[in-house]
Amino acid sequence: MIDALELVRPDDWHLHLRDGVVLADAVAHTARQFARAIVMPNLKPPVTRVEDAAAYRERITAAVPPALAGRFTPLMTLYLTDATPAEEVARARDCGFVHGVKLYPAGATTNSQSGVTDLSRVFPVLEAMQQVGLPLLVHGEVTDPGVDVFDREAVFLERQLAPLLGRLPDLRVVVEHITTAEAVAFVRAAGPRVAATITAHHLLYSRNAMFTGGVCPHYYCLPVLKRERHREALVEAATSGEPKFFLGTDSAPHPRRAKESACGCAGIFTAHAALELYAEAFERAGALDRLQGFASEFGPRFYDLPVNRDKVRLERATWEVPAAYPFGHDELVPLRAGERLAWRMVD
Ligand SMILES: NC(=O)N[C@@H](CC(=O)O)C(=O)O
Ligand SMILES: [Zn+2]
Ligand SMILES: [Zn+2]
Repeated sequence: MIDALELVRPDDWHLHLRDGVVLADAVAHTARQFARAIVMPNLKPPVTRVEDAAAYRERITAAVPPALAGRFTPLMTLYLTDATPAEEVARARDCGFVHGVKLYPAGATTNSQSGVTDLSRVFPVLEAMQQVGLPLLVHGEVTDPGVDVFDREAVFLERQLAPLLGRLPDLRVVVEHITTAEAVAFVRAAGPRVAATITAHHLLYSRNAMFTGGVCPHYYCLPVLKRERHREALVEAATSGEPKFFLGTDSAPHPRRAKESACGCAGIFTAHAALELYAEAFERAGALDRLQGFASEFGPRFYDLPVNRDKVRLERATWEVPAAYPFGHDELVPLRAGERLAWRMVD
């Protein structure tokens, strides 16, 4: 049995940090574990322009705890809307700190109201992205209310992404937070410019978790957890050693009262123990030796960035996750609140 694990410091290729009074509370967790993170732009209002991303980046950097200052780099993204001008793509490429443009189908998830209503409306932007090599980061779910919520990812890939890649075969695409066997197969069959991120919670849980002993809002996220066979397909992909699949926590903090509500919002917070949770999933699959590729090497390779130089250390040591963490004027219930974890990252 392995008792300690040293990894090249990983990066988180899909993260929500929010803004305002909660920003410092959110970023502290991620800056402790990761060197860089692709920061999602679904703020209110969304980060649609390079200037917005520059200002948000400054606020994030200023919110990093002093002890970790300079060690954490936010990698910024723009929120694609029907009104995004194609010229924004060149500005994004030239600024050097924007690493992707995020597609939220309008209404698909948290703060996606300003998202894209029809892919045909953003075609010129996507063409420009293909031209300059700026990745498109996709929340891959259709919003058609006639499509079952558990099928929305598979239907999106078939009806929207496949035709898009047919028209723009050189577009670089990250299918974010994949949740199904269909998505694994889609990404594998696509060309080398198509990759996917996988969350820790989708590796660890099936949809049963949402309903064990009652309705459990802290297991609700989008795309929603799926059946066990999909979880198994995700574990197989993540531990396969294929560079198309890499780490993206989709850690998505919400105040406790927004989660524990008659209409609880979507998002699972995992940044407090991201590496511990991934280590657990990889260990269960007998693939701890594949964790470094997934967590630290394949993401930088896709995004054309250098692999980090320092290391992190995980030890087999049980610790209890707090019942809640501070979150501005409210609090945040983390995944595994009050439960024990088998791995611990050493600071
Ligand atoms: N994943 C989620 O359930 N929620 C995310 C949005 C997203 O990543 O789709 C959020 O911003 O809260
Ligand atoms: Zn999403
Ligand atoms: Zn997300």
